[in-house]
Amino acid sequence: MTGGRATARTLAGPPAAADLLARAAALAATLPVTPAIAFIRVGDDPASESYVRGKAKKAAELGLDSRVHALPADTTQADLHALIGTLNADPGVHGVLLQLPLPGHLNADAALTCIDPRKDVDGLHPVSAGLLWQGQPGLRPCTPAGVMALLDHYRIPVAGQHAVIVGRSALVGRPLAGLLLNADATVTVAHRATPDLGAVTRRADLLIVAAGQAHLITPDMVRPGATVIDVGINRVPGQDGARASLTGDVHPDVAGVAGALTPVPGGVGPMTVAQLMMNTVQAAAQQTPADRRNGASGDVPR
Ligand SMILES: Nc1nc2c(c(=O)[nH]1)N[C@@H](CN(C=O)c1ccc(C(=O)N[C@@H](CCC(=O)O)C(=O)O)cc1)CN2
Repeated sequence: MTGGRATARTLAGPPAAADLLARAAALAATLPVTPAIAFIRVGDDPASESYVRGKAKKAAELGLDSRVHALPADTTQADLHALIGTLNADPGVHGVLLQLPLPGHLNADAALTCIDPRKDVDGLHPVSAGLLWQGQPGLRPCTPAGVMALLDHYRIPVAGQHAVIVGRSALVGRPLAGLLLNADATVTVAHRATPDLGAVTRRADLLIVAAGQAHLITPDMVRPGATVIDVGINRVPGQDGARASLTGDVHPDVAGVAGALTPVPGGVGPMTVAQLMMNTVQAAAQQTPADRRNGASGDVPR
């Protein structure tokens, strides 16, 4: 209970991620090849190091092959493009992932555009974005697709619901709008510069927050009973020597108003990694001739 009021149902990420990973493993078992992903990380950002380590560990647990290419912070744009070109040409690599953010002197959009769209397991290539917005099958960005898988796991209805997204990034907000539209939701995209943000968020049946601002969403901004998905991961420095902790974009007191709420950590984060595994297996399936797949279509989602 929070403040004596009812507490929202917790939509925990790990059980939904386990479900998605089991489906990825089942699809991988139909393939004559071991799906392989190449990670590219530039510089020494500790969070990026930790995320890539976590993704490579999950790939190994699932029996996928992975390689990490850790490039120095002063890598040039040309060197980065050359590595991507080498991985594009390697038939033993099914997925190429460029960990973000890149050091400031590098152009991430230009580098992402160099990735072969068939190997774009992060779903961030303009071709993948175009397919999503045309409602055509394709590889989808991992966090938004992971949110959809989480909603599906917990049988949260999407069709006919008013979904409000707070955040308009290419990584989360924009592709999530496309996925929700394709799933027949009515979608509003707001952001931190939206005037009277609370008036918009209070209209949501489904409120998804990816704004990158700790505790932006307070209880008064949520319609009672709404489902709230918190995509924010904000590091809060520890006080009096305590370790830093993670907190979301949604204030914890929202649990007293919402019908269902994802925790941070332990909500959407694990879905991002699980979806990447599924995307890698789907990319490998798509790169395998149909007559060599053991019954699976290898279809990527709409
Ligand atoms: N190329 C990409 N770069 C980045 C992406 C991405 O999807 N593709 N997303 C984020 C970081 N990210 C994956 O890369 C990521 C973030 C968080 C988690 C996660 O599992 N978080 C845990 C907490 C982990 C912790 O203790 O630090 C949780 O929320 O429970 C996984 C992946 C930016 N860059």
